[in-house]
Amino acid sequence: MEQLFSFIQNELIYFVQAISEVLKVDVQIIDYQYNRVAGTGYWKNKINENIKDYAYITKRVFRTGKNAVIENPRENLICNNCNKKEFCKETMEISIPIRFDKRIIGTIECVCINKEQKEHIVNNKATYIVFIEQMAKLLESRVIEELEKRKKLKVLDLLDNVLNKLNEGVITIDSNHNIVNANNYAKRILKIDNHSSNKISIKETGNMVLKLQEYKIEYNSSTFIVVGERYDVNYGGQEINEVIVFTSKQTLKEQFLELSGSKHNIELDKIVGNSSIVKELKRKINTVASSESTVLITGESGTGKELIARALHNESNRSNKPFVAVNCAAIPDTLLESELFGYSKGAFTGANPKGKIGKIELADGGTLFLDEIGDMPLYMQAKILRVIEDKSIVKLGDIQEKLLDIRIVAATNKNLEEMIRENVFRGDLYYRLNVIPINIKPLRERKEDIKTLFLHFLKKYGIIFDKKVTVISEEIWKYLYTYEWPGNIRELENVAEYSVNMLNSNEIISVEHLPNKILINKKSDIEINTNLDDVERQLINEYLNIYGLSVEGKKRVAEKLGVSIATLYRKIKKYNI
Ligand SMILES: Nc1ncnc2c1ncn2[C@@H]1O[C@H](COP(=O)(O)OP(=O)(O)OP(=O)(O)O)[C@@H](O)[C@H]1O
Repeated sequence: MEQLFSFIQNELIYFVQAISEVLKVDVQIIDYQYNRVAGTGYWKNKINENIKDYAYITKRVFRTGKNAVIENPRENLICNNCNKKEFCKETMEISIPIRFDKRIIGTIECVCINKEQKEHIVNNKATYIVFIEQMAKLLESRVIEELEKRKKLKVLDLLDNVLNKLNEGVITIDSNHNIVNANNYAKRILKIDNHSSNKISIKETGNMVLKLQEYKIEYNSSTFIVVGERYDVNYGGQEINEVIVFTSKQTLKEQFLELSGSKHNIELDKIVGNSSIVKELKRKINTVASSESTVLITGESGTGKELIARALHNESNRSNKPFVAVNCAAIPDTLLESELFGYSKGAFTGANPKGKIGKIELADGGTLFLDEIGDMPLYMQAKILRVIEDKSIVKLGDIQEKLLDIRIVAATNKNLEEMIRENVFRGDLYYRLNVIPINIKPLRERKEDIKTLFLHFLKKYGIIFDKKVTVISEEIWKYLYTYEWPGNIRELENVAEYSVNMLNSNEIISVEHLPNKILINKKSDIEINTNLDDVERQLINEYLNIYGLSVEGKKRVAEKLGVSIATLYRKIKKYNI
């Protein structure tokens, strides 16, 4: 049984004092383990003393569950065995059980130590017994109340723990827009600490992302765009007015892509593009997918090297085995070896005592994708070469060799041949990797793919951001075609995502939805002549092509050029446009 009285021990003193005031005798409360948990007068300084050895009256109450009223202590049979009997000065004692949940959890005991006290009690015996019984009931309700409170606190504590483990932010806010509570995720995202202010502003942006509302949160002079749901929880009080549950847009997007399997189940049809280059690429993947030979994929950043590596795996007969990707540039040199090779139990100080399986071993039966291989330190290049040659590994701190069945696909955006000349990449490893070379051309060399890819990404982000893209204004293509796309397909994807974000309800993607860098690029495309008039004419022409010849279009052009509409008309006339 729990120490029920310990929860309310501070209050018990008021109980015993109140009873003592009324009855004019000393009062104590004994718990079911015979500890004195409260007392007045003589017992005031003997709290927490255990009285089991001489608590004969208390024992009887616990045994029978009935009140004990002893008017003749020492002579009463109950006192026969008490070793304090000889020194006992008590003239009367009343012991009343305190119940809880059909059990007796303690007693309230009143003791008279002289004739006057006894007389006073005896004269009012019936009334006082009822009074003490009522006090015992009151104590019972207090214990129940306290236990309920504790139960609720435990549940709240549990909920708090759960909230802190969530991968979503949860913030409760009062009616004055102050944060009342924020879980760990919210604290991390919004950088809330004990010193920052509590004021927060949360406004809907009007955008929807995967059917969730987008919000602009302003907190501590920073702005955050998040996605989530807001609940009104005002039950009349001021303390908590609303709860917002949110996640970052990026996380939500990643979860969506994860769920839709768009990262993992990359098959040939997920490689978008209808240029002859892409068609040839797909043909090659098909041919070499099930070969055991090592593949080296080269191409600028964002051209789709990882996508191709995944497609190679998924089209191969290893597709139901793991595809393990290691980004050699993202792992610090000092950790790369243990990440790749793993280590045995107690291999080095600080290592996980259970040992660790390395990425190479994890890929057993499947494909090991070594991304950014050009960033692998020289000493590791030697070790990887051995893995390719021997098809086996030895864990750090181990001597046992383990044979593995892995296919290695590596990728880089670096010029490895040049690195060999500079002695920063091993020639022997290069030739081992480059058995099947796959080079992916940059987007600017296969502009035919821009349209298909852009439409593909508009559709993808249309679903994510819950926006319908039904029309695409023709004029945007020339901007997309003239841009150089240094970030390749990744950059094109970002532009598509930006455009869908910028889209309002009219469902038409047009030039104004493109990011500035694309528009500026087109502007600089205008051939600069030494004749200023020519430049001006070309610029006006260019903008009129973009915004159209309507009055509205001309207004936009004037706005863009920073001139009045009258000046624009004058110039159109002057240049005979
Ligand atoms: N042909 C394609 N069809 C559809 N999506 C593509 C295509 N090529 C690339 N992508 C997408 O472009 C993005 C970048 O591709 P990926 O990460 O494979 O490029 P990478 O060359 O490995 O880049 P990095 O060198 O920076 O690692 C990914 O989101 C990928 O899905």
